[in-house]
Amino acid sequence: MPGFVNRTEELTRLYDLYDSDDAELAVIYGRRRLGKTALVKRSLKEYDQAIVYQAKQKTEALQLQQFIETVSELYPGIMRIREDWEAVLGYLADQDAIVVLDEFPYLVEQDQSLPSVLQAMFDHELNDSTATIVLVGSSISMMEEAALLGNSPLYGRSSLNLDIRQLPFDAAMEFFADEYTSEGQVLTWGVFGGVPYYLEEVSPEVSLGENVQRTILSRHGSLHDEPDYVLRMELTEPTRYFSILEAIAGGSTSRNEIAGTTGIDYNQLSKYLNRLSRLRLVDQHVPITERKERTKRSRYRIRDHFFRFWFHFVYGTGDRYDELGDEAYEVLIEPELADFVSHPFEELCCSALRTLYPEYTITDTGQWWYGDHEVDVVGLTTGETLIVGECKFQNSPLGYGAFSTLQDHVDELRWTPKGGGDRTHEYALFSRSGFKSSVEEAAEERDDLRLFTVEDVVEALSA
Ligand SMILES: Nc1ncnc2c1ncn2[C@@H]1O[C@H](COP(=O)(O)OP(=O)(O)OP(=O)(O)O)[C@@H](O)[C@H]1O
Repeated sequence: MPGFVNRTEELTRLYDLYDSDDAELAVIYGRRRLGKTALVKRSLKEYDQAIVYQAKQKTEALQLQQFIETVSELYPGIMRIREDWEAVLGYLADQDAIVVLDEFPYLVEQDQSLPSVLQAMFDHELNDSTATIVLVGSSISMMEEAALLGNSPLYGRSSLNLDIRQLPFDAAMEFFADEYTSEGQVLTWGVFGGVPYYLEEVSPEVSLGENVQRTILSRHGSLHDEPDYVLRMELTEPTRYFSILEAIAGGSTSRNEIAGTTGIDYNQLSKYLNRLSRLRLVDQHVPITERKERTKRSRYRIRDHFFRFWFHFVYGTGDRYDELGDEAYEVLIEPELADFVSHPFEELCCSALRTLYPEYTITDTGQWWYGDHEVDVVGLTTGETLIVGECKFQNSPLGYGAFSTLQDHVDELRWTPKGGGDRTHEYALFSRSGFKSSVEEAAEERDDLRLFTVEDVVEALSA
């Protein structure tokens, strides 16, 4: 295990609150397993006046009793104040304590007035306090209801709202960088993504196949039911959401396609997609040249690679994997994996673009598509150059044909440089399995064509 990685910005922002001369409220939220508790604990390493209370699903009386027990080691005076949350939190505010209420939604479930109690404290009572109260929660819906949305009592009271996201590729790879080749890192990223707990479940000593088999495919695997659990925690009627995610993972990415595959009425789809988007489970993408416009050409994607893998390969398969036993990975997953990972690989190539082309100021990176035309990697620059690339995560080397195809697609792409001059191109080919001599020779002759391997991309992302 790598020890604690990344989250530098989040830590700095928390330190600012702890050190502030005013009373402060922070809200930390994000799906389970993303590392909220680890972040808070890390942030408090140097703050010995802090209380971290991990709420459980118990009655209010028991929660309060356990909270008081936790607090009493540091603040024995709390034993005299036992009546309710208002009195107890008020006492700690007077002591200028740092108080973390982890799994805050469990407390609100038992005492729905708690957000209002905190609101009243922050509005009227904490003028002389330098306390910090940190509310942490995994249920995004409940955190929104209790603290984040306009109609919640705590709306506007917090000076910091931290929406915890997955780790980026370079940080995630710290979990096994020494053990895996660049290719192994991209494949593992494409399956397990950037959630710290999922990455911890990967054993770098064994192959990706064994990891997938043991943690995901096996009925007893630690991640076998994870997405199911997360969705049921957030949604009371999850069936339609499951169908939508399954459709997107299966390649139906436009609204029309999703409606067709799921049988959900096109006009009702927005409601579900918006909810999935608020839960950070899907993203809406538009062609890079149309970001500022209203476009009908948007596509939906599952944000978390592990969820995408699960909905593509595991959801709805019943006992199929059990029947195949240890061969399930080899028979059902491996033949499709390169194709499946090509999409995360495209995203990584986009992210690497600024490092690979340091001579340009790149303002935006993304993809472009129109009808049958598609460009996997596009970098818009401040000058006259458009950077365009084709990515292939396949087992055979790329030849000249890939370059010709890229040029054909790029001919259809409408983009005019800001200054209005003639546009020029930088062509990039990204390949998992190297290049044929035909395209290598072309790259030697031309100044505007560069060839990148998986190693180049991974190195750029680690720079
Ligand atoms: N930045 C990090 N670097 C290394 N490991 C991490 C990091 N963040 C979290 N982890 C590890 O990932 C696992 C999950 O983290 P943690 O329990 O903090 O997540 P959480 O968001 O609080 O989840 P839950 O809501 O389920 O309690 C833990 O074992 C933790 O040690």
